[in-house]
Amino acid sequence: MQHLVLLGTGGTIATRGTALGRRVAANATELLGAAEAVWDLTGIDVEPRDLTGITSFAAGVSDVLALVAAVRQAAAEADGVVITHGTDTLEEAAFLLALAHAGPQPVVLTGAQRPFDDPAPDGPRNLAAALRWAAAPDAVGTGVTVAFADEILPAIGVRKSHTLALRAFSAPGRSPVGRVDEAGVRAIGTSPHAPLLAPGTTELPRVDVIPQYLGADASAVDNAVAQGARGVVIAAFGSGNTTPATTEACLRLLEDGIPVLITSRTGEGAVTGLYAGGSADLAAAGAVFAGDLSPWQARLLLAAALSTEDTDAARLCLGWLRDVGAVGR
Ligand SMILES: NC(=O)C[C@H](N)C(=O)O
Repeated sequence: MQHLVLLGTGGTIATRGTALGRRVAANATELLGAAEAVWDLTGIDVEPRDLTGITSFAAGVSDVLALVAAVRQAAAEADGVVITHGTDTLEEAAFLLALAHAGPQPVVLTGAQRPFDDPAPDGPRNLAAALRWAAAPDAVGTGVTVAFADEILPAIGVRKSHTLALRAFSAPGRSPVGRVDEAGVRAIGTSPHAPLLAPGTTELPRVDVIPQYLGADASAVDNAVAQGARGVVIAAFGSGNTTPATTEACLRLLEDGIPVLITSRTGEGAVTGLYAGGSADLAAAGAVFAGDLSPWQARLLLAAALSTEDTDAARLCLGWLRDVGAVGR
């Protein structure tokens, strides 16, 4: 008998409609009951535990760090951990968990696009798949994954890529780690692994994401630092370019020893320093090109690196990106 801990945090999977909009109104035991009605979960002993009951757009970094601590404790007591979570920030929660989790126990996040009281909900099937994956021998050692719409996706690189469709998540450029459906549980890929976050971390330094758009000036970069950001992530154009004003502002930051990570606003593909006046200048000045990580995951990587005792956060990020195969060696 496999023993799993199910941690309920809220999200659409646990909401019911009200006159004022959807609200979280189902606990982990109710979610488990609905999942058991979809697939036979005989042989899996699930212990439901309620953590927060919030929609994930209302969560802060400290909420996710509390989830990291709860998962650490649950993983020490069980063969695997399943988390129900809102989808809006699920990719960030999954990423922070991946930065923290080092053990062999599968840690699987899931959620839903439709509420608990929908006449055709997707949550019960997603949760049933997450539980089956977490209990499967093939899942041991796969780290943190996301179970959604019959796919098991790696936490590192996963993105919410559709607003309302049932297949809400994708990991562009990466293959699924597994599939769970009527044909059974199949492991088909790997999930990179490289813990970085120190146990017991309860807060992270401020890192801001700066978007690029036609004619963006330097004010967002300058303001981020003025507000206390210890590093910035640029959601750059295309393969990593920035407006001349943003490039200059980033070069000033790098000269002052403030780390700058470059990502792309496109949603898919890796960034690199190709263009004079843009990405090539940033690369020459020491900006870290964060492979194919989304701006949101790169922000958490830099914040986690800045929270360690290592004083060279940029080098730490680059090493981590190489270890997980997001950046070439
Ligand atoms: N589908 C969802 O779960 C979206 C919801 N707003 C949340 O993130 O909590």
